[in-house]
This record gives sequence, structure tokens and C-alpha cells, in this order.
Amino acid sequence: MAPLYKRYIPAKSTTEKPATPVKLVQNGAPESATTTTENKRKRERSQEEILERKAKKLKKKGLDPETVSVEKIVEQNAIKSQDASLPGAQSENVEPSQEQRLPMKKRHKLEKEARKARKAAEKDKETGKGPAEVPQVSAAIENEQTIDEAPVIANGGESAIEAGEDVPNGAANHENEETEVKVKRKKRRKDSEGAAAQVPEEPVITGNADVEPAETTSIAEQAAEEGPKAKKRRHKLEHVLEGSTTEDANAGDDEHLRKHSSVLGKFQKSASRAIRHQQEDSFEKLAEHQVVQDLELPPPERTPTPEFETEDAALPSWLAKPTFVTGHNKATFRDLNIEAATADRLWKLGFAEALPVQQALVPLLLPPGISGATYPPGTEAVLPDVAVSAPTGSGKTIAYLLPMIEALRHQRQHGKLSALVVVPTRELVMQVAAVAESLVKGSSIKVGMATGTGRFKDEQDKITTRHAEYDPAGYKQLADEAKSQIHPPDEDSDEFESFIGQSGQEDKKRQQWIQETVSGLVDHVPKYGSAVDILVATPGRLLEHIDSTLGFNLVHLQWLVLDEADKLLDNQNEGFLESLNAELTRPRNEEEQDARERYLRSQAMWEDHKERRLRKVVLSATMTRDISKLTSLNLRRPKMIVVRGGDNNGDAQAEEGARGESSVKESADGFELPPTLIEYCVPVGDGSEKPLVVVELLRSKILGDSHIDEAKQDKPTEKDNGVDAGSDSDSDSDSEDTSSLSSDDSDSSSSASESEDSSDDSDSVPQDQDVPMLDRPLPGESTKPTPQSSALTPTILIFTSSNESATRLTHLLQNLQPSWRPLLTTLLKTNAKPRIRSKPTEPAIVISTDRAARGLDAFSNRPITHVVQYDVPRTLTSYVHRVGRTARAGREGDAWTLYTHAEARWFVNEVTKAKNVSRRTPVERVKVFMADEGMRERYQKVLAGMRDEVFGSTS
Ligand SMILES: Nc1ncnc2c1ncn2[C@@H]1O[C@H](COP(=O)(O)OP(=O)(O)OP(=O)(O)O)[C@@H](O)[C@H]1O
Repeated sequence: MAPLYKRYIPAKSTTEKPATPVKLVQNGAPESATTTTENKRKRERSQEEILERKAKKLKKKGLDPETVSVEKIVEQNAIKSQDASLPGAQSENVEPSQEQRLPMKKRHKLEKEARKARKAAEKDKETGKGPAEVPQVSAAIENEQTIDEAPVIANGGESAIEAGEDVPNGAANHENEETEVKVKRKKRRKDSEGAAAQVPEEPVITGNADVEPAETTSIAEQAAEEGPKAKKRRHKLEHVLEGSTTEDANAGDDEHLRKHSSVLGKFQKSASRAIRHQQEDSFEKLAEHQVVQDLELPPPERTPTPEFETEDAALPSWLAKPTFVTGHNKATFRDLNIEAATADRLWKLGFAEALPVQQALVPLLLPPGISGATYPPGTEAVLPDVAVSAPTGSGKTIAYLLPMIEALRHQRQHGKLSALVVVPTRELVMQVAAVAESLVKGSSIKVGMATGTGRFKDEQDKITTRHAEYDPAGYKQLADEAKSQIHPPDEDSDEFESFIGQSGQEDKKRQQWIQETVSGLVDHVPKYGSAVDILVATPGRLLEHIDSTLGFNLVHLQWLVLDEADKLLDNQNEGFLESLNAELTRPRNEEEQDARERYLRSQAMWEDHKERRLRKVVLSATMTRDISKLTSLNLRRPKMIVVRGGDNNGDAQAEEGARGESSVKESADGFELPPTLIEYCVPVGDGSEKPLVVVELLRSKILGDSHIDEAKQDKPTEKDNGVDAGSDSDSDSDSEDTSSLSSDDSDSSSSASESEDSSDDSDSVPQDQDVPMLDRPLPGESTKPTPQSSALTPTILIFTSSNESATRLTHLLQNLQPSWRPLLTTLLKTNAKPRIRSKPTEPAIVISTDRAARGLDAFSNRPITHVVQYDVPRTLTSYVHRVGRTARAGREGDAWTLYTHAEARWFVNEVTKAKNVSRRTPVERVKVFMADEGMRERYQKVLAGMRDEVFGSTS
């Protein structure tokens, strides 16, 4: 039996969907094949035809098609109002009724009542007592509805079962409704064109069997407003509903409910079973598909591994795209347009030509307004900080010192530290300070050093000044502070709290100042200043001065240079940058402000970021592009300059080019070795006879027999055999170094500045003075520095891996080759400074650790001609710096590396064949044998002596 009311389930799209033929449900009878065929046929009919047919049908039934349409619109609107998301929910002709806005709860209630009414009607029909209207309504429905083949969906099925009906689809019902509305619209259009239509006597509830009760109510009320016929029809319907409801309530329809719930349960079970089967099927299909793929299909084409994205992508543009500078163009300092006097000074020092790094950096760093500067006056605020990567021995020191000194020559801040150069080792401090002193000659600029070798107090006195100023008020304040520290205020007093607060954050320097004030002249306050304009320091000693040297501060700094920056930024110097930055950026206290600053501050016109312009320059031969490290430097508008040798186009480069590999010159990550460097490597087996190999190497390949004064060769003695193993050059050099250090240090910061006119001072420096000096020809002697020829007296630097290894090798060489004793120098951490022991005409052999690997240019004015790596370096970077101690500034130089079997693989892969190293010639492998059996015997004796020394004599 067909239900009276069914619920609409709106289709997804109601507006754009073409009119779909409506499914006719024949009183719950299953859809037949004939119906389906008829359906199809109906779908093929044009809308006009359908409309006409429907109008005719209605007329036959005596119904008014217009009324029917209006009712349908009302129904449709009621449905649409349920789903706000559906477009076109507004009715065209009919205002939404109250019922359309009924809350859901009420709708459900009504729906329930309708269901009951329907059941009662069914019951009545079975018993033959059914009201006459029901079949009439059903007939009307039958006449109006068409059949749809829409597939069954769970919702529709469910609602059909709930309603006790075998209705295939709720969604289809909605489509029926939609079609009806469309038919109605078209019909109305047709009517308005003048087509006459007879009004049927009875309104007909159209739509399918899924009409909701709520909508039914709405229809009834709406119909009452529409006209008497519709009203009549509604009354009948309401009567049916009321009657059914009452009867239903009386009947107590428990059995039906039980029956329906069991049907629903079955349906749910079968639905879930169907879903499960569907899933299993799809899994099986998927598995089958995979198996088939595995078995039958050829393996999928290998997707090419994406190109490894270089870190450039993550770098800021200044690092990713550095400025490359090549050494193709020769230029003199005069060509750089720097002041003539400066060019002359450089020429006198032997530097006529500006090296590539100097050509690039000097104009860039010269302050605006000075001749030769890249930036014009007024651009002070936008001057860039600079990071430089340039090969070893390329002249970086002068490249940064010259512009700095030129700037100070033009504008010097008296009594303030203007420039700070930080380098990793004390040897380098001395070397850089020596170059700076040679450049400041003729000016009052003062250069100081902070190395940590001498007494701290002495160093403090050298780099700061102190004088007492009459200042009773200041004196009283400081004296009061001192008093409160000695006699703290009463716990109950107001001052006690502030006293406690202050004592928690005691400023070491202030305490010292208070002490010096109260121990000095009454009503006088000590004032401090900087004794130097340029300070060259190691990071450790610098921090000590920041912490505890009165008058030492960095708040007036205009230049900050970090030479060997990658070394300074590595983990060993952790905390250095933080402390440095903190001091650089801290606000100046009143004592540190000058009159101008105080005035501008009082007028609120002081702009710290403009007034305190500090230029930072960071350099290295192996400059890091580690952005995290560079970020900590707080560089402003930074520029990266990468200097590559112009004529470094040797075989290795050509080979590299032929292989299609990118040249190191185009990469900021690669390293470049000096073009005049020749590299050799020497295999030493398992390393047990390494000392013998090094002796043979020095004798046959480097020194040659001619350098050894046979007459001086000591006969082996008991001591030489190891009995006096402790008396090595280390202890000797220690004592000598200490004496030479004090005299040198005292001179270092003042000599140049004191003798402003003595431009020839450099020539009077004795050859054996142990301050590292630049090679300087006499003025006028040559227009450019004489390159170090291979015929020069050999100065050999031997690298070992540790102090222990250096000491041991020194001892072995002294005993294996006693004639070399005067030539040997051991450079250890404990040594104050490198001082070679041999005479200028004699070869020099310096045995050192990696502390000599960075920056060292010469020993006692003697350029290093040979580097021997007795122990292999730990890293490629270390290799680059070690071998870079020779072949500097266009001089020739040889580097020899000894390696054992165990080290061979690393050395060959990471050093000799390293792709990121640019070298003029490939590394040459040389075999060195110790043929002298007598030497081997001696070696065994020396070793035995050393063993006895350690473990006690066994004989
Ligand atoms: N314009 C120049 N003409 C000739 N020689 C120069 C010139 N400038 C510097 N030199 C010399 O070049 C040598 C190397 O200079 P410097 O020590 O500055 O090299 P560097 O680039 O700092 O090397 P490293 O990276 O190893 O520290 C020094 O002996 C120096 O005297």
C-alpha cells in the first residue's frame, strides 16, 4: 500500500539539474521492467509534451493544474527551506508559510503522526473501512507521478523501511518534486501566453510517496489561503490525519513497530554486509592489481635523483652571490687614486703594486671623503661591512690595515680606541702589529698589542692612560659608595634595600675605580683613556681587558677586524662573540660620553645608530659561509668578496675543466692554493721510521749537503744518545724567548709612533730580531718586492700534531743529526714568540704545532721557503693554512707531506684529489729512503735512550 506522506531528501543540486522524470511508485509495488521502459520513453519526451500531458491528465481528473502547481511550489519551498545550502530556495510566487519554518522537533512529531495515520489507513483499507479520500489521494498521486530509475541509496532505503514502504529512493522523490515545480513553471508561462486551462474541482497532492508530514501541514494551511477548492481538499486531508491519529493511538500499534524495527535491523545488517563486501572486493582488486604489476609490468622507470640543492638556496644573497675578484689586472697603489703621500709610503716599504685583494678592498673600505674611496661623502650610513675570502699570502693584512690607518690619519679620536684587530694567536698579533706599525709611520697613530704573554698589569698600563682630575663632587660620591661597602647601612634603613640590590650586580671595574679613587688624591677622581688607537689582540686577552681594565672599552670603536675569522668563530672560542657584541653595543655611560654627545643627548637629538658607526671586516683564506656563525657578527649591509688568483690555470685546473667540473674559482666554498706553491707527498709506510725519512728528506731534498757545516758536526756523545734527552731546544728557546719578548714588547706599541720621521727605521732592525718582519727592500732599491727565490737560505717550518710530537721530533733530530742543533727551533705554546736560533746565512728548521699554521708570514724577517708536514693535518682547512705559510706574495715555496699507510686513503681523497681545492700543479708523490744503515743504528740507539728515560734503564 502506498504511503500518504513521504519525506523529501533533497538532491545535491536543485537549480541546475535538468528536469528528471519522476518515478511513480505503484502503491509500494516493486518497480517493474515495463515501468522502467515507460520511464525511459517518458524521459525522451520534450518538456512541452510532458506539460501538456500532465495538464490533460489533471483536466481529466477534474483538477486545476494551476492549483496543483501552487501546492507543489509550497511543498518545494518547504523542502528547500530545510536545506539552506540549496540555491534558489526562495519561492517565486508563494511566500513561505509558517509551517515551513517549523522546528525539526515539531516536524518529527508531525511525521510520526503522519506515519501513524498512514498505518491506520492501511489497516482500514485491509478491513474495507478506509476513508474515501485515501484512494482518491493515492489516485491523484499515481496520476501525477512518473517513474525514475535513480539508484537506491542508504538514506532513501532507510526512510522507506521506516515508513513501512518499499520505496526505492528518497532522492529520486526529491527529483520528482523538482520536476514538478519545473513543469508547473512552464505551465504557468504557457497559461500566461493565453492558453486556456480548466480548473479541476479537487486539489491534488502531488509529489511522490516521500512527502514529509510537516510539509503536509504546510500544504493544508497554504491551500486554505489559496482558494475554496484547495481549502476543501485540505480539510479532507486533515480529517484523515486526525482520524488516523486517534485511531492509531487507540489501536496501540506495538506489533507494527516491532515488525518495522526488525525490518530496519535486517536492512542495516545487509547494508553493512554490502559495504564490507565492497571493501573486501576493492582490497582484493588492489592486491591483484599489485601482483599483476609485479609480475607482468616492467619495473617503473627510475626517477632521476633530484639535483642536490646547494646550500646557496638557503643563503642570503650576499653570501650566495659573492663578488669574485680575479688577479688579472695589475695595478699600483697610485692607480687606486689613494693619496700620493700614502702611495709613496707604501712604495718605500716595498709595496709598489697593489695585490688583487688590496685592489678590491682598499677603495671599498676607505671612508667617504678620502681620495680613492669608492663611496662618496654623505654615504656613511650605508657603508657595507665586508667578509673576505682570499688565498693565503695574498696580502689581506695590508688590505684592511691601510684604509683603517688612512681613516685615522684623517680623523683621529684622541684617547679612544678606534680600531680593534682580533687574530687567533699571539704570534699573529705580533706580526699584524708589526705591519700596522710600519704603516702608521709619519703619524701619531698608536698601535698596541694584547697577547697575554707578559704580565697583565704591564699590558694594561701599555694600552690605557690614567690621570687624576679635580672633581670634589665625583670624589664624594665614590667615597660614599666605598664607605657603604665597608659599613653597610642598617637593615632597618631605607638605603639597605638598594645596597643589597647593588651588591648583587657588582661591577668589577667600578669597584676598582672606587678603590683607586679613595686611595688617590682627595677630591680627585681618576680618569682613564685609551693609550692606543689600534689594538691587535687575541680573543682571550681581549675579553680579560674588557672585563677588568679600567679605561679599556669598545664603545668608541670605528673598525673591527676579525682576521682568520673562521678560526675565531669556531666552537673553541665560544662565548667570545657574545661578550664582544655585548661590549660593542652597550650604551656609553656618562664617563664615556664627550661634550657633544652629552649636549645632543640633553636635547634628545642623539641617534645612537647613526653616531656609532662601526665597520666590520672579517677575513680568512678559508672563509666560512656558515650563516649561523656569520649572523652572530651582526654585519650591516654585508658584502662578500672572494679573491681568486688570475693566473692559477695549471694542469689540475685544465683537467678539471676537461671533466666538466665547475671551477673552484666560481665557487665561494672552494679553497685556492698559492700559484707558486709546489706540493709533494711522501709515503712513510707504517710510520715507524718517519724520523729517518724526515732526516733524509731534509738532507737530500731541502738542505742539501752544502748547507751543513761538517766541521760543526758534533760527534755523537752519551747525551746525544738519549741520556740528556731533556736538553732540547725547547728549554733553550724558552729562556731566550722570554728575554727577547720583554724588549720587543716594550718597543712594539711605541717605537713606530715615537719616531715619526724616521721612515728608515725598518732598515735598522737587526736581522735576528725576533719580531716577524715583512720583507722590505731598501727604498729605491727596487720598484717592487724581490720574490723569494729558491736559492735563498732555506727556512723550514715542520708541522707536528702536538706539543709532545714536536718535542720528540726535536729531540730525535738533534741526536740523529747533531750538526743541525743550532738550526733547530721548537715553537710551542709555552714559547713567548718564534725566534729562530740560526744565523741569517744558515738554514733554519722550526718545529711547530698548528699554532703556526695561521697567518704566520716569516720568522725573523725570513720568509718560509719550505713547509714539511711531519704529521698529516687533521682537516683540509688545516692543510690549506699549513702549506700557505710558504709561497706567499708570489714567492716560490715547497710543501712536503709525510703520510702513513693508514692515512693514505684520507690524504689522497680529501687533500690531493679534493675537488674544492684549486692548485696549479698536482701533488707529486716522492719516495724517500734512508739508505744510511749507520743512521738507522743510531736511530735505534736514540729510541732506546728515550725508552730508558721514560721507564728507567734496563741494562
Ligand atoms: N702590495 C704588495 N706587494 C708585495 N708584497 C706584498 C704586498 N702586500 C703584502 N705583501 C706581502 O705579502 C705577504 C703576505 O701578506 P699577508 O700576511 O697580508 O697575507 P695574508 O693574505 O694575510 O695571508 P694569510 O691568509 O696566510 O694570513 C707578506 O709578506 C707581505 O709583506
